[in-house]
Parts: sequence; C-alpha cells; structure tokens
Amino acid sequence: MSKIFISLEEAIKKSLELVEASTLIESIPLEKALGRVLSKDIICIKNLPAFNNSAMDGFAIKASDAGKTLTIKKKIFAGDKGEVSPLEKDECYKIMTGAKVPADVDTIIPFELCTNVSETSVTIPNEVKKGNHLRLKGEEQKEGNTLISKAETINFSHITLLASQGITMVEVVKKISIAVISTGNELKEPWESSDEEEIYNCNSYGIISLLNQKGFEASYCGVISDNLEESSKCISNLKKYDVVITTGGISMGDADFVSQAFKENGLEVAFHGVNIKPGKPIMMGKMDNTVVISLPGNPLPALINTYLFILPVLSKKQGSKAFYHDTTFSMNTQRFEVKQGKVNIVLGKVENGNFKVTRDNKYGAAMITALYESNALLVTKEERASLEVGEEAHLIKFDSDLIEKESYIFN
Ligand SMILES: Nc1nc2c(c(=O)[nH]1)N[C@H]1C(S)=C(S)[C@@H](COP(=O)(O)OP(=O)(O)OC[C@H]3O[C@@H](n4cnc5c(N)ncnc54)[C@H](O)[C@@H]3O)O[C@H]1N2
Ligand code: MOO
Repeated sequence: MSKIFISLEEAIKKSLELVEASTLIESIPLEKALGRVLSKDIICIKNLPAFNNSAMDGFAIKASDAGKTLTIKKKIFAGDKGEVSPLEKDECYKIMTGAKVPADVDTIIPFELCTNVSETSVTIPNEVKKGNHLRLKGEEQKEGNTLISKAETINFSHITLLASQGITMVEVVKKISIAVISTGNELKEPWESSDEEEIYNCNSYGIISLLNQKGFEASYCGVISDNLEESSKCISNLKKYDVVITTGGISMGDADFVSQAFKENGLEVAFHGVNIKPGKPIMMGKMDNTVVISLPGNPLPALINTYLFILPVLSKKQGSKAFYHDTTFSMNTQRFEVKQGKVNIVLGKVENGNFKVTRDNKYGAAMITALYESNALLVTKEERASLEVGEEAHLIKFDSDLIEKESYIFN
C-alpha cells in the first residue's frame, strides 16, 4: 500500500491554516492574567511618569544658580501633594527621589555633589547640567499611547505595566478547550495494575503536562479501545472541544481505527502522513469547528510532535500572534547520522551553547528515556545524512517561547 507523505514545511503551513484565532473574551483580575492572551490593545491612561519628579535625593534648583550658596526653602518628599510657594532669589528646595518637582526649578543636584550642606543652606557646584535628574511628566509614555498590543501573551513585564496604570481587570481571550485521549486495548492507567502484555498510558499525561507548562488547559478524556464502533461513538462527544488530540491507532495496523472513526463523524482531513522521523503517521483535520490532531502511539513521536506541531496550532487558536518556534544557535559537539530522504527530528541536550545528540541518535520511537535525557530538538533537511562536529546548529529548546516572526528551523 503506497501512501503520499507531505513535507514538514507543507504540514506546518497546513496545520496553521486549519485554525482561526478564538474570539471569545472574558475579563479577569490582574493577578490571574499571567500567561493569558490580551484581547485588545492597552492604551495609556496615566502618563508615565504622572508628574515631573526627581530621580535623585538632592536639591532642586534653577540651573542659573550654579556655583551659588542657596537657602533651603522647603523639604519636599515623595507623596507630598499640592503646589509649593515659588522660590525667592538664592533659594532652593531639598527634594527626595520620586517627589514632585515644583514648576520654578529645572535641575536636581544630588546631595553628594554639593558642598557646605547644612539644615538651612547648601553650595551648588559650578558645573551644572540643566535638566539633570528630572523625570518629566509623560516622557516615558503619554496618555493615549498604545502600551501593549492585542494578542500578546501576558508575562511579568506586562503585569508590571498594567499595574502601573491602575488596571485591575484585564480583557483576555477565553482559554480554548482541549481534549486529550489515548487509544489502545493494551493501555492501563498509572493507578491500575498491569500484566506483562499491558502498558501504562504515558502519552496523555505527558501531553497534558506539556500543554499545562505552556499555559494551556487540557481535559483528559480517557482511553478509547481499538474498536471502530466504540471509537466513533466516543468521538461524537468530542465536538464541543476546540481541539481534540489523540495518540495511537493512526498507522497501518488492523486495529488502527482512529482516522475512520473521525471520518464517520465528519472529519475533513488536511493531511495524514508527513515525511518526518519520528511521527510519520501524524494526521490533522477539522471535524465541524473542532481541530483534530492525531499523533502516533509511540511516546517519542507523540511528545516530540506535540512540541513541534501542536504548540504553534494551539497558540494561534488561543489568539496569540506568536505561533512560530524560536531557534537558538549552538555548536554541534558530536558527529551523528540521520536518515536521508526524511526530515529528522533529533533529540539532544544544549548547554552553554554546545549541542550533544542524545544516545548517538540511536534510539527507538518507543524509548521514553531519550526524551527525559534531552532539552532541545534539532530538525534536519531531507537531504542531510549526518551532522558534523563543529557545525552551527539551529535548535528549538524545550523552554523557549513561541515568537511572532517565522524563523528557519532546518539544519
Ligand atoms: N506497516 C506499518 N507499520 C507501522 C508503520 C508503517 O508505516 N507501516 N508506521 C510505524 C510508525 S512510524 C509508528 S510511529 C507507529 C504508529 O502507530 P499508531 O499511531 O497506529 O500507534 P499504535 O499502533 O496504536 O501504538 C504504537 C505504540 O505505541 C504504544 N502506545 C500507544 N498509545 C500509548 C500511550 N497512550 N502511552 C504509551 N504508549 C502508547 C503502543 O502500545 C505501541 O507500542 O506505527 C508503526 N507501524
Ligand atoms: O514515525 Mo514513527 O513515529 O517513526 O516511530
């Protein structure tokens, strides 16, 4: 039986074309907003800074009084409100960092640059730079400016900026709903006992935790047995989800019913089979409005392709404008061979800019430990047969964030 496999580039393109950003929004408290996608631009409603203030503890003077001994008219502290009475000739203010600077002065001189400092007077240095240590109202951001753009994912710096505006509720895109299911008669749950011919379902738990780690929420919907009728019935209940992710049952075996069961429920397949190793049988499509992603049962391709394919798809669906993998450059420290004629997704570890392939790149798709031993992926071009020592390699690190601009991921 011959099968047409599309290229990885084509598969990535098709997978992203399959999804449209969710438009459902909700308002949530600032302290819950970390990791959520903003549904509208944030406009500056309070100038940054909000008023002219001092950047240093010192004396607020007119620059034209450089070199003079001045009388200290008043002490001004951060938080003091209202206007102060203007300076008379040869007067200055003592001022603290963050305090409002009166309108009749133009320069702050830090205490340590002044001489003859007493409770009542101070001598100002001869050299004074007009405007020094003044933080001017709105110099950082003015009311009406766009502070943060819609579709950005909120991190600690966004939270800082939002709080600086006195914003307590944030409008974000509602979390998309994701169902994760496994298939296979041989599967047992981790809390069940298993005999020698049975294995534990590790795919669902690995996938859900990876999605959680990247800010998504996924519901575990159990294991479907290798039976077309039962699979089809079970799948008919999954149409309420935005995304359904399955593992297993999509290859050529007599018990591989998954694609048929989805098709009976209206699945339109975008692709089934990609020229990659591992993960060749991967299938994606749409069942009404639900995006369906079916991964191979072997744990390595299941998890690796969740990372490579699914995170960008979910990110786009979640309304984020960052849905491309970021790459870092690293030096390859050990020669290894790859299967020519396919895109190879190779596991390895990157530390201090050096990449070392996992287990000489000689591990099987069922070897779960290889994933544990790695912290990055390396993607080869189809024509490559090996990677040499000293080559600069593009890597996708497991702890990297997705970015807005498409980057070149191949080696
Ligand atoms: N004649 C062919 N056979 C196979 C081909 C092929 O092209 N022609 N492709 C191989 C490749 S590549 C892969 S990958 C696998 C994928 O097969 P399936 O997606 O149908 O997966 P299963 O057969 O259901 O399971 C494969 C393997 O993974 C174990 N498994 C399944 N689910 C889980 C789970 N939730 N947790 C842990 N382990 C799981 C399962 O027991 C099998 O050992 O097909 C090759 N065959
Ligand atoms: O594609 Mo399978 O995932 O090579 O093992």
